[in-house]
Amino acid sequence: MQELIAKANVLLEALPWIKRFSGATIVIKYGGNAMVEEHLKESFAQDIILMKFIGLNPVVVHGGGPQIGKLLAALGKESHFVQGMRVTDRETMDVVEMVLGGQVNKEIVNNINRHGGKAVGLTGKDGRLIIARKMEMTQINPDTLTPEIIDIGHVGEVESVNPSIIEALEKSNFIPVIAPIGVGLSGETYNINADLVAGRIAGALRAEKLILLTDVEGVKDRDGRLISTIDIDRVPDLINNGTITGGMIPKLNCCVDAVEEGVHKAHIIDGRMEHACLLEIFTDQGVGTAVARFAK
Ligand SMILES: Nc1ncnc2c1ncn2[C@@H]1O[C@H](COP(=O)(O)OP(=O)(O)O)[C@@H](O)[C@H]1O
Ligand SMILES: CC(=O)N[C@@H](CCC(=O)OP(=O)(O)O)C(=O)O
Repeated sequence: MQELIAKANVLLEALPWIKRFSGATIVIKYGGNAMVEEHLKESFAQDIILMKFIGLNPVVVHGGGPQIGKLLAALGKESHFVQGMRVTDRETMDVVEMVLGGQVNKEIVNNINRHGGKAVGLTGKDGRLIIARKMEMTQINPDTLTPEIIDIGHVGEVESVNPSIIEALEKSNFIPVIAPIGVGLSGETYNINADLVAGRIAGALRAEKLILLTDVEGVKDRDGRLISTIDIDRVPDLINNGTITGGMIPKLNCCVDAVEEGVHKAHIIDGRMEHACLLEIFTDQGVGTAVARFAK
């Protein structure tokens, strides 16, 4: 009996959040471990479907860096990164497009559909969803100690997002699953970091939430303790004082950009935990780190 009441209480705890987020768009960046381990793939697909059935509009943007690296290695090509971006020559671009737009995208679509959802896969080329331009990258020359522009190939940054295709899919109750490939104004193909795409898509859709799944509990302080909330004004300090480093820097910057574009809250949460998305959205305490403009 007590067990049954506890189950009812779980549903009741979710009720205010279900009401609050009914009709809201939630953009989820799906990557890391959650995309590799079989049981986590299942729990992710179930979370997305549950969100859809109770009236939210989930939009999935996925990564696939490790999967790209694996195929490149099988083809005898090494992966090189500059400031977290994959150096992308013509041949690498072909592999990136095949892996992200083909293999990874279709696997996620298939997983969601197998569990009873209606997912549709897109790249930024479909409906000209993501217009991109070549990313300008500068690096300090170790000999002259001056900044110089370096060429990292077909790596893009988002110029603009045309969300009409997503809105059309949402109206027909489809769940969009987006691969981070952009198209230039003359039809060139660009490889874009998936966090950057998720942030800009969330901004363009004025999403209620942007959720970035990663391989740590959230953002940690210098003593390794989880920071549960970060005001966007604090982010530059956390970067400058070395609290946030490596792959967490672009993640937090993209949360800041999304919030500045009108996203209510961005969350960095642990993709290694089953049902992390549901726990973030439908429980009072949430999980991971929330990034927003908090009232002072
Ligand atoms: N302050 C911090 N808190 C948590 N993680 C941090 C922090 N600073 C740097 N990191 C690193 O950022 C990593 C997450 O970024 P990244 O590896 O690019 O993730 P993903 O592959 O999920 O996109 C963490 O695994 C951690 O090593
Ligand atoms: C330019 C650039 O680096 N693009 C990424 C795109 C995939 C990605 O972002 O995947 P994760 O989220 O799994 O890292 C890449 O080629 O790996």
